[in-house]
Amino acid sequence: EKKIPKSSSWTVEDFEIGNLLGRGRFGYVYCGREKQTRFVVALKILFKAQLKNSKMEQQVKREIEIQSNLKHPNILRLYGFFHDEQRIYLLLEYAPGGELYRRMQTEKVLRESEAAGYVYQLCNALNYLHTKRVIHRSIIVDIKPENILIGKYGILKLADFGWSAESTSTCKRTTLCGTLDYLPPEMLNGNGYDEKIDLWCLGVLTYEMIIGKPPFDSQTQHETIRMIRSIELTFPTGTSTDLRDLITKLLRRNPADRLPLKDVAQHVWITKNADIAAIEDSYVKRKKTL
Ligand SMILES: Cc1nn(C)cc1-c1nc2c(-c3cnn(Cc4ccccc4)c3)c(Cl)cnc2[nH]1
Repeated sequence: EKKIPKSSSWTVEDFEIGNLLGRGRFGYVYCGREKQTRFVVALKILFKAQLKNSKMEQQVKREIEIQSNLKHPNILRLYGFFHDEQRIYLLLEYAPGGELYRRMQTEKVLRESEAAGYVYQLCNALNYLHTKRVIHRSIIVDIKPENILIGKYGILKLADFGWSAESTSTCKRTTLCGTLDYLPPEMLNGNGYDEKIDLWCLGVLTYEMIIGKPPFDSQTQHETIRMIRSIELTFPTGTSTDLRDLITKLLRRNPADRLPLKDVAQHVWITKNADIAAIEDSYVKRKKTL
């Protein structure tokens, strides 16, 4: 694909609008194609009116500024944006594989090779963000299946819609917007938190991808909160010892005790199950197409 040309004077006329990919509280995401270069994008359309009366403009501006500076194969690119009277249009990278959460819904459980590949790529994305966070000191990314897309060649894309508080995608999971499943203890206790919450969320996601439900899943929010606080962690029989070891080392109450990112990427469950060479190769392949 050719690079999408930089232009601050985009208008919606420059794009052919394809099918609706998803909807959120503040807007919609369509598949779109820039007419000149035929470059395919995901066109996210936010309505100014809705942003206005929910005081989200500032947050959207800040997130656009941060996200347009993030350039990493495992982070969904924001190529640019433009606006008209009523709407803001974000030109986002199109991920042909769709949402990880939907894949988990249809597949119920993922094979260890696929899940380990995603965890390895998330470590790369988070490592990159942690260096960037040093600059922005505020990118708290919430890792959950709703914020992860699957790109070309099966490359994982952290899309972090969190800022647009697209609660609808989380609401897809349960009536009560089951976002509690990914909350770490320190956020429940109102203590301060830092990027080590990502390690907790990585543990919850890894568990859910392989076992098919989050570790502290229960009938009521109250019960989920109790299980998170007491870290009541049980594994179905047949869960590999390597996987139990990794998850137990991530779901630690004290953030300082959680396995650091570089040790996660080198953990035996990852090195034994993820095809790291293929992932590194897909980075190279992707770089060539840019
Ligand atoms: C869905 C879907 N199915 N297939 C085959 C591909 C996709 C796909 N979706 C995307 C999407 C995409 C879509 N919805 N969402 C969630 C959302 C919707 C509205 C506001 C905020 C967040 C993201 C993107 Cl950004 C970028 N690329 C995408 N690709």
